[in-house]
Amino acid sequence: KRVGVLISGSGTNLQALIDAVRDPTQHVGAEIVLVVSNVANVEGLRRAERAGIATKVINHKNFGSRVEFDMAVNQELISAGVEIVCLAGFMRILSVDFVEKWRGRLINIHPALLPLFKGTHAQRQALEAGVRVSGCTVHFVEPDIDAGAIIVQETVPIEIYDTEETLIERIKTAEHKAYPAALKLLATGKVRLGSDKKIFWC
Ligand SMILES: Nc1nc2ccc(CNc3ccc(C(=O)NCCCC(=O)O)cc3)cc2c(=O)[nH]1
Ligand SMILES: N[C@@H]1O[C@H](COP(=O)(O)O)[C@@H](O)[C@H]1O
Repeated sequence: KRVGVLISGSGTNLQALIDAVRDPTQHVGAEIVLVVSNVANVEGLRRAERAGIATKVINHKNFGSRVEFDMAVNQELISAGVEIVCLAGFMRILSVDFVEKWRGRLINIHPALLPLFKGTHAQRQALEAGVRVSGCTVHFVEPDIDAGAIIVQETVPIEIYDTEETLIERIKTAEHKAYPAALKLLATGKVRLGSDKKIFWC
């Protein structure tokens, strides 16, 4: 399967996906053919270039509306023959139009055990809530933020000395295992999004 990855920053999840799809022993069944960032000069773009993957910067500030930006992103994905889209630290909320076009082929990784701690700064939310276990979630993307059907979750213990930074780092280690695992399940047809928006294990 041809995969497109949308980023906005450092791209450590992108790197994990690049490394996994290129490891023949992991049989992910996917190749990353395009990386799109809405922000120029981010580390994620350099990671893609180093890996010989095509990159595009589409600045959302150049568009009159959210939908117009999304349709420009959509056009690039279509032109590259992308079949599955992975959001990896992509920080723009996608319009219903885009989500509907890619429904069932659009996934995201969230740094908490959804449905807990939706939205931004999920790691900080977990620390403030005083939970002793958090983690990460790979889910199908729905118009409602962080509410899509869950594909893979991984738990991460919260240590009493944790700061937001140490927790972010520990959760990222889990993300880098969970995301490739979820992409493999989708790319190899082991999991689908049912018409009832629920997960469907084949
Ligand atoms: N429709 C849909 N689109 C998404 C886009 C990105 C992410 C990644 N997680 C995200 C979750 C929250 C945000 C957010 O609230 N950002 C500040 C507002 C930025 C803006 O104005 O766009 C961004 C990404 C998830 C979703 C999702 O679940 N559904
Ligand atoms: N989607 C969230 O945004 C961050 C992206 O990090 P990176 O992949 O750009 O390093 C990660 O924490 C991920 O959970």
